[in-house]
Amino acid sequence: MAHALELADITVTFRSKDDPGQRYTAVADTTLHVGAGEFVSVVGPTGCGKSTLLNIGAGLLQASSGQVRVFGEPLQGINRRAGYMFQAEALMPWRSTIDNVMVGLQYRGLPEAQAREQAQAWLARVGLAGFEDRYPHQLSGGMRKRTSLAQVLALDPDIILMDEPFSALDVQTRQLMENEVLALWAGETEQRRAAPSAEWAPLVGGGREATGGSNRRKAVLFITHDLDEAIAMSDRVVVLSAGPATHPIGEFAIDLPRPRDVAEVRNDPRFVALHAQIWGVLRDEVLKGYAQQLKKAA
Ligand SMILES: Nc1ncnc2c1ncn2[C@@H]1O[C@H](COP(=O)(O)OP(=O)(O)OP(=O)(O)O)[C@@H](O)[C@H]1O
Repeated sequence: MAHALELADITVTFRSKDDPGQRYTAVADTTLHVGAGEFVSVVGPTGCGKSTLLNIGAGLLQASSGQVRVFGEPLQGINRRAGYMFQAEALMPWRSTIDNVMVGLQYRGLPEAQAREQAQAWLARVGLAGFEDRYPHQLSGGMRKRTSLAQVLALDPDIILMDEPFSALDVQTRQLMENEVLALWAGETEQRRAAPSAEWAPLVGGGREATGGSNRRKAVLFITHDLDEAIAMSDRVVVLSAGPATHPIGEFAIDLPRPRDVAEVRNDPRFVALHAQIWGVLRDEVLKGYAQQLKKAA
C-alpha cells in the first residue's frame, strides 16, 4: 500500500534575497515517509530544517529536487489531503470560535447551517462546548489550541501536519493537549476522565460520527524539538542531523503500548531505554546546532 506521505530524496536550497549568488542548502537528500494511520515525529536541533520538511509535505514550499507523493500520487501544489497545525496562532481574531472552525468548511462549499452544525460538534469534541461565541482573545492558550485542532479536524484530512503545535503552552496544558491529540487520533470518543473545568475538559464523543465523517486513523507528521514529546506520542521517531544539508540520521520504532498517557509513559522503563538510545544519536547534533545558532547570532 502507498504511504500517506512520502518525501523522496528531497533537497531544499534557499537563495539569499539580497545576494542571489549566495545559497544555503537546508535539507539534502532526505527520504522519509508516513504510513496511512501512522504517527511519526521528526526531531532535530533548532534550525535544522524540520519546518522546511513539513512545508514541503504541505506543498507550501517546492523542493529544489526530489519528489513528494501523497498516497502514491505526485504532489502538485498544495497538499489538499493534509491539515496543518502551526506553532503560531492561526485563528482569526475578529471571528468567534465557531466562525473560526466553520470558515474552512464554508470555503469547501458547505451550506452555513451544516458548517455550523459540524463546527459545533467538533468544538464539543475538543471540550469547548459552550465557548462557541467567544473570541480568540477571550480564550486561554490551551483553548485556542483546541480551537485550532477543531479547525483542522473538521476538514477531515487524511494527513495531519503539526509543527511544534504546543510549544507555547505551559507544561500541564501541553500534556493535556498531547493526550487529547492521541485520543482523537486513536478515535477514542468516550469520556476519559472527569472534567473540573472547560480548560481541562476531556474529549467528548459524537463529533465525527454526528457529522458523518470517517473514523479512520489519520497519518500524522509531528515536528518537535522535544524528544520526550516525540517518544510519548509516536509510532516512529526520525532524528535529523544539524544543518546545513540536514538529513535523517536515525529512525526508531516506538514499541510502547497504547493507549498512552504522555505524562505516565515517561516512567516506563522502555521509554527510558528508548530515550537514552535516541538521545545518544541526537545529542551531538543538538550541540552542533546550538554552536551554529551562536555563530549566527555573533
Ligand atoms: N525562506 C528561507 N530563506 C532562507 N533560509 C531559510 C528559509 N527558510 C528557512 N531557512 C533556513 O533553513 C534552515 C532550516 O529552517 P527551518 O525553519 O526549517 O528549521 P527548524 O528545524 O524548523 O527550526 P526551529 O527548530 O527553530 O523551528 C534554517 O537555517 C533557516 O534559517
